[in-house]
Amino acid sequence: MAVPFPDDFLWGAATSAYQIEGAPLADGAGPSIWHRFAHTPGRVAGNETGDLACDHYHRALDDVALMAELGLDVYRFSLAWGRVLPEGRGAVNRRGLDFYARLVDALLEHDIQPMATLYHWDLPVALHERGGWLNPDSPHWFADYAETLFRALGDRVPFWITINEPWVVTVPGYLDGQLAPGHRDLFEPPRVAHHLLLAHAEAVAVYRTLGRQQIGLAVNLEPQHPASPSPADLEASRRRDAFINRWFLDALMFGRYPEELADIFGPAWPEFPAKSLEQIRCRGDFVGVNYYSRGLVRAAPDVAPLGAVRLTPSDAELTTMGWEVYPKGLTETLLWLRDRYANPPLYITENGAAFDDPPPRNGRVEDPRRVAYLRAHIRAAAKALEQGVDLRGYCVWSLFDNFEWAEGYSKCFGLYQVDPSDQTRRPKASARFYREVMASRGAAA
Ligand SMILES: N#[N+]C[C@@H]1[C@@H](O)[C@H](O)[C@@H](O)[C@@H]2O[C@H]12
Repeated sequence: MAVPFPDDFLWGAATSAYQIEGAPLADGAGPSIWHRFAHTPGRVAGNETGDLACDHYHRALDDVALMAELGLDVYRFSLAWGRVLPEGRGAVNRRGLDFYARLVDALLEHDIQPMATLYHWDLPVALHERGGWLNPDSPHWFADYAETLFRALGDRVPFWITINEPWVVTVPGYLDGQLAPGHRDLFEPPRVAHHLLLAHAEAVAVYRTLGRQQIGLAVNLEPQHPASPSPADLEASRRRDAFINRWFLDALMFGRYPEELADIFGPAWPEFPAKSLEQIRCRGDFVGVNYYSRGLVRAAPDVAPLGAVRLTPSDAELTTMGWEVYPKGLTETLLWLRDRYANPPLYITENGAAFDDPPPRNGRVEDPRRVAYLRAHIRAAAKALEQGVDLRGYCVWSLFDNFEWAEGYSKCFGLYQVDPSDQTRRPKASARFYREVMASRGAAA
């Protein structure tokens, strides 16, 4: 492939604490809402939990050596809030903080740049019991936690992501109840979202006084396409675009929410004070883009609150998550960000696919569909770069097969298969492919 990727383009892979670390209560760590949620019968497929996951908490240094052998430029991971602050506030747990310091130092020793996500969904239970993200103090709790990490690791971590996918924290967490904390309430999501945005802005403000590197927000984005040219489907597609793609970014970039949200939430949509909207207005240094697929939208007036449903195309290739393989949507998303928000610096902080991989044969795991998915999406990113998008990096989701939230371990996104019997990491064909892509600075895609 003709290579538009600049030499300083960062190739990486991504994980998150609860999905790979295991040992959620080790060394003084406080429980998170995901520890509680996974241990609540019926919440996770097969009642699986992150108690062991990929045992990364005990294997981190070996895993960093594996990342170096793979050839990563950057490694995106998350910090478990409850490891560092077991009560979510107050006393620091040195052993928890030391785990992350060792991880960061090992990455740097292997010339891998750390990209640290402060919050990847695992709120300390102690804070949830104070109302969690519904509590107006939650932005201050988060900013204090962020400051603790900035002071401890800010000299060594060049990239910070405040919150991973605030939309997923808000909607599956508080509207439809699929993810922790499993609430189902129309009135809670708007307040949770507002507090998450205030939390991001407060953490960025603290970082500006302490740090000199890069800080941003990672958002899940998916282009919305009407299932037909009918006015109803066009309107439903526009509503879903506001609900998923513009809710958080318009607030950050413009200091205002999309007007569709007041229609969608109706009486559940509060009047937000202008002052707090101005506080939220905060571009940050980059936008992290988590892209997986597109939405094909049909109007569904009886489906509250959106009045829209996402269709699964009958003639499309699907991942085991039921998502359409749609690489063109990545180019479309990146160009949309360029045009709507004045070409902000972007990192693709997650892109990948779940497929049912075969067991290893002669120590090798063949995953040709994931190789094809990654190649197509890297090429789609290249198309956006060639059109002037300020894209600076790409992280595969994920380094390892891991705990896929409410799906448990049944959905495998990894470049490496993890043997549950002994935690052996086995590279898949996609790991070998991605190593070539990185070594060739994109040309092998
Ligand atoms: N589902 N799925 C895969 C992946 C999930 O494992 C990540 O934790 C999230 O940030 C985002 O949803 C994407």
